[in-house]
Amino acid sequence: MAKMLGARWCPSALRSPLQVISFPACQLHVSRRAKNADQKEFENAVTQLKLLKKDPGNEMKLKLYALYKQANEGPCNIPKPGVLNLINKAKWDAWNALGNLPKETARQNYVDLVTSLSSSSASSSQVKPGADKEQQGSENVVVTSEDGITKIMLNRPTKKNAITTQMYQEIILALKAASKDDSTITVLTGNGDYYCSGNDLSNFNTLPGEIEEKVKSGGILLRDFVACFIDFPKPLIAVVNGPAVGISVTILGLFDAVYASDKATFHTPFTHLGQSPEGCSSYTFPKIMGLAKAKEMLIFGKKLTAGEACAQGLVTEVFPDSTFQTEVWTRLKAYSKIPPNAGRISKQIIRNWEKEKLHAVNAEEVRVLQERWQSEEFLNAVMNFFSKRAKL
Ligand SMILES: CCCCCCCCCCC/C=C/C(=O)SCCNC(=O)CCNC(=O)[C@H](O)C(C)(C)COP(=O)(O)OP(=O)(O)OC[C@H]1O[C@@H](n2cnc3c(N)ncnc32)[C@H](O)[C@@H]1OP(=O)(O)O
Repeated sequence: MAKMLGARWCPSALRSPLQVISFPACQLHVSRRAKNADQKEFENAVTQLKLLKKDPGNEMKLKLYALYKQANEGPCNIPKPGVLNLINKAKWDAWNALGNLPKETARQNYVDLVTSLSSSSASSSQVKPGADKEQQGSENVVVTSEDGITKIMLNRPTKKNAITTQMYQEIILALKAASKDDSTITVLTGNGDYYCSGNDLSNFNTLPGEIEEKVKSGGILLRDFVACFIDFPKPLIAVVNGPAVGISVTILGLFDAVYASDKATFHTPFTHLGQSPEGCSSYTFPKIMGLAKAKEMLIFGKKLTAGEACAQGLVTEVFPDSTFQTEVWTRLKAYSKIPPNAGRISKQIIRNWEKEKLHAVNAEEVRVLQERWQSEEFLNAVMNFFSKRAKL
């Protein structure tokens, strides 16, 4: 976790670009405690924060940043950053939201918050008895492997399994490991009510550097992520347990089977986000569902039900949600009994006819997206998404 935070994370580090993954409303409940924390307690809290084992998340980081500034400098006293300066604008919003909160109250709230974070971090660091020894991956990408099936599960349900830059890297690693392990098939699924809500729209801020560097590294990350699905050597199956958005939909054209709950929907809102198709969908979707239907999804953002997606060939089979997990996993356990080499070789002979083409499509889609990420349309769409939520 320290790696994700770079240097030890502490409020003073917030004066350097804060790696913010979300732009939450910073509604604070002013502490009702009569006593106000003295300076010593406040300084101890700052020290305590540096020792946190678990990253408190960006919503909490913004709150702590705002309280730290209010406690030291009082009401927000700096000019509002420009609309494209997303990170510093989020920090300014958080501090400014505190209004005229007295310094002493801000100091007490800060101490209370750090105390609660430290106690929850201490409890969560204990090894939970009976933790599944099979699990690898990370908190947000849980990998388990048994009965000839390697399951990669997106596990960020509070954010509808939106994929962070770190999760892209973890999925790449999980696929690389699965390609070499002793499983016969690999499954990608989601935990919670969503399969995946696509790219985390605040990823643009977690990538380091100025806009040119973000665009470059984002393009490399996307290209490598999609390439993993193009090159994956074993039968790859999507178990779509709920709504799927964006990149989690477009890469489905690279899977060998897609099983969906009838609760699932399939949405690719690229143009609404000022973006363009990725995941090789500009090539696979017309092949799978015909030009007209592909354009309805990729240009006009038409959301498909599971039944429509099945009728259009994107989904292999739809199951009633009530029996979805039981039926699908019974099926997958049967599939995992096929002779592994025959399964792998059969998958590859089908994929190899188009592999070169798919890599060329991936490269061109990334090139176009890198231009889109520098457009006003994209930046405004991302700002709109988060400012709508900030008012909630
Ligand atoms: C850009 C350069 C980065 C480079 C990184 C490399 C890879 C780049 C790949 C680029 C190509 C990919 C394109 C896409 O995937 S485009 C599609 C992106 N996804 C979306 O537009 C969906 C956005 N989310 C929503 O519309 C709604 O959240 C949704 C309909 C999914 C659910 O709505 P609902 O009202 O049920 O729930 P909430 O909106 O309240 O969501 C709950 C919390 O989850 C957060 N959330 C959900 N989705 C995302 C997301 N995609 N990104 C970030 N956060 C997301 C939401 O904000 C809520 O959080 P809070 O409770 O904190 O407000």
